[in-house]
Amino acid sequence: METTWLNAQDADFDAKLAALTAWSEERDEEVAHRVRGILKGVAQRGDVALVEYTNRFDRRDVSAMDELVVDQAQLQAALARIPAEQREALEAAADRVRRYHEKQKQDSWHYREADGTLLGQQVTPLDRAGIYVPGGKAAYPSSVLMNALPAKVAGVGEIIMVSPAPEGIINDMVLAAAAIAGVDKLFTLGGGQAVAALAYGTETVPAVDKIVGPGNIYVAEAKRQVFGKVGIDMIAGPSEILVVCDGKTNPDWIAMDLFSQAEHDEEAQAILVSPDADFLKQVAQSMETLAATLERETIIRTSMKHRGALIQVKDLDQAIEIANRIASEHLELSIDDAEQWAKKVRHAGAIFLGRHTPEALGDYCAGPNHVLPTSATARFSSPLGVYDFQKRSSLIGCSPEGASSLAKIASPLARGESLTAHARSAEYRIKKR
Ligand SMILES: NC(=O)c1ccc[n+]([C@@H]2O[C@H](COP(=O)([O-])OP(=O)(O)OC[C@H]3O[C@@H](n4cnc5c(N)ncnc54)[C@H](O)[C@@H]3O)[C@@H](O)[C@H]2O)c1
Ligand SMILES: N[C@H](CO)Cc1c[nH]c[nH+]1
Ligand SMILES: [Zn+2]
Repeated sequence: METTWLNAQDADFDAKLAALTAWSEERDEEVAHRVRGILKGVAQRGDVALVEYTNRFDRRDVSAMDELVVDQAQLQAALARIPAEQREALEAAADRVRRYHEKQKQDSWHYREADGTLLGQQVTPLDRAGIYVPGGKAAYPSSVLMNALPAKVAGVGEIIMVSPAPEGIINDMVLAAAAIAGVDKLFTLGGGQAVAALAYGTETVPAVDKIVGPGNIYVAEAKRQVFGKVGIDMIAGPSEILVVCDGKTNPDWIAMDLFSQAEHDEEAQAILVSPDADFLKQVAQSMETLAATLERETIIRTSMKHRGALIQVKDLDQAIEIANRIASEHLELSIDDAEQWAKKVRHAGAIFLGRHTPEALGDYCAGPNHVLPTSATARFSSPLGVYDFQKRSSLIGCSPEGASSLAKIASPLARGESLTAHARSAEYRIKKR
């Protein structure tokens, strides 16, 4: 299988690795321009523009917005219609994801100072959240759960879901997952127009406070452009996996773990790092044999050719150093003592510990969220979680004594800034002897 072979000992390794993993710098101006036009169209013409763009980009033939609304009865019907095995799997996954996210819930807190002054933080859920579930090239029921359940756990007032239905087809499991997760409203909208509808609101689609969820380049660019009008979770790029293996895992397992991300997208990135040169060759052999057994072979081959790599390193310490540099969305540690090695990982969206933890289990049902920072943004951002749907307000409640003593600190600071009204407002509270 065509892919890039690198050796970390080579003089030009750093430059080659940087070129291979550079994605975030490439912002397509043509896409940005097109998305700007779509956002403006929806902001100015509302539902009419949504119908127009949906017909054009999702190859549909609808004449009014009500044809893009999926009501609760349709969600319940899909839930009743899907095979029992699918329903049970969705429910089991939902239970696990819900249970994991319950742990993330932040509570309000406060403390009182000796003079009676109260200081604290009040945590509140968002009133209304918009979740984008991708649906252009594949359907993602698992992404419905991963986006909606943390919002539900946070106590969000209303969850509005958008997901495209190319040629009018929407997957039953997506609808069933929306029913299980408790989505309040669903519109078959995708791309920049869906993001615009959530950000600005239209006659039919309510404006939300924050938009979360992954999507293609149009979705990512639209989220970037509406940020500020609404909150967003992150700007997600194509899926990534980095596997660090000591050479002792079955090479077929590792080849398939790499493919599990490569099959998402031609632009997805799958990289294997190992100190064992022979093992890298065995995995390459497994990849060649196994690719031919997969429906998405062409996507996998394209992804491995353009963005994949097999990297030989000196030892596992160097492997982890490279993993920290790449800051991958998913990092599999297919090695002995994975828990110990994980302590050295500083940057990764999710860390999969040991040979029996393929990334695919995290995608569907382990419990943690599968919406993760990509393109090295794990250096500064975190998985989607309950905290994305909660916000914090500071609480300050001064007792008369507390106000008097704080005013004595505030007054000279305010006068130092030449803000006399601030100073005098504080000074009114100073107790006269
Ligand atoms: N990070 C995660 O958790 C996660 C989960 C699932 C999927 N993904 C990723 O999300 C992405 C999904 O992409 P997708 O394309 O399948 O679905 P998508 O729903 O993100 O995008 C489809 C929409 O793109 C718009 N579009 C397509 N071509 C256009 C054009 N030429 N001009 C304007 N708009 C256009 C259309 O409106 C269409 O509805 C993939 O990269 C996949 O790997 C990520
Ligand atoms: N691996 C994707 C996130 O990068 C999530 C997903 C959904 N379905 C399968 N996988
Ligand atoms: Zn996946």
